[in-house]
Amino acid sequence: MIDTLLRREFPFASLKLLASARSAGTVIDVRGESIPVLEATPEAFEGVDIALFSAGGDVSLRLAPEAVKRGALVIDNTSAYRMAPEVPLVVPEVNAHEIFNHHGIIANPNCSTIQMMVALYPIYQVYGIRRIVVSTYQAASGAGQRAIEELKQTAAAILTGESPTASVLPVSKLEKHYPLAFNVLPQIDVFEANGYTKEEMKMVNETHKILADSRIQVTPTAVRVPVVYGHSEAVYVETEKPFVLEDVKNLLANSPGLILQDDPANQIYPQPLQAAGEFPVFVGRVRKDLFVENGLSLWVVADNILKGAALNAVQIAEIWVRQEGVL
Ligand SMILES: O=C(O)CCCc1cccc(C(=O)O)c1C(=O)O
Repeated sequence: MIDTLLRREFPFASLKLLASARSAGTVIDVRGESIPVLEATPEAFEGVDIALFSAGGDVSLRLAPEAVKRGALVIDNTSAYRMAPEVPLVVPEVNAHEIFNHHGIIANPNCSTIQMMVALYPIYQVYGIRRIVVSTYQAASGAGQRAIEELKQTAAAILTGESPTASVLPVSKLEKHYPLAFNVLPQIDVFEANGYTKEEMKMVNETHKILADSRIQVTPTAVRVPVVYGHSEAVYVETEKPFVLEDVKNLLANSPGLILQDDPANQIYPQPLQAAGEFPVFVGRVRKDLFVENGLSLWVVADNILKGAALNAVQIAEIWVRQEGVL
């Protein structure tokens, strides 16, 4: 979040770093200034204009109202408020207008939903979308620093002929753990009664809210893969209207927040290793379905920590600040 604020040259007059009591007292260097990390208490939000939350849903539920009460705009990166009717759920390239309907809190969508919306919104606008079938290939970083370390540790173990031991992935609070190295895990977050995981249901519900269209049929399969940064998605859509493939490629190449990387003859297509650290969403492998008239497949890759979280939140703040006349 701090790195993204600096890369975007966000015009903050001062930066206040808040965390749990356990982290309070550490100092972070920001542009040569040593900024102390303070404990996140209700009083800590006095004088704060924009509060970027990314400390888990419980903290957002407890402290976001306290920040709003003290005059802050809260941009919350957790799922705590995403489906609340009065809270805008915003992907700037899709529904930036919703920012101005906030009542103190604006919610940042789930990383996998964000990148899919950036790629599909242009198609939705021109051709309409009846159905989405998506398989995700999600990086370990989406599950936190301990998951990254476990990926590396299980890879090292296997490469040295030892048996890998896992204690974090796929879900740290559940009892069964499996090595991610040289493996894929078809579970991200806990399972719901309908057999879908919470991560998969986020993609269904958040797509409906962001596009304000609950008619779209969304069938996700969310998978953890042995990648550190960058989520990839194999997306199949059925459009309402017929399309010419070249027109779709030109549309994607000229849409906000997207870069088309689609040149199979030269083996050009998005890859997480190349997308990591970058702001855009990358799309490629755009092809017409071989059997279904209005079927279209595409491959979508983005840095899950940047566009999937920090960048999307900072972009929301930029739009709000611009409207407030500061930018
Ligand atoms: O695992 C991934 O690749 C993405 C999961 C991101 C995430 C992790 C823990 C809690 C929440 C949450 O806020 O519910 C979220 C979220 O939906 O943003």
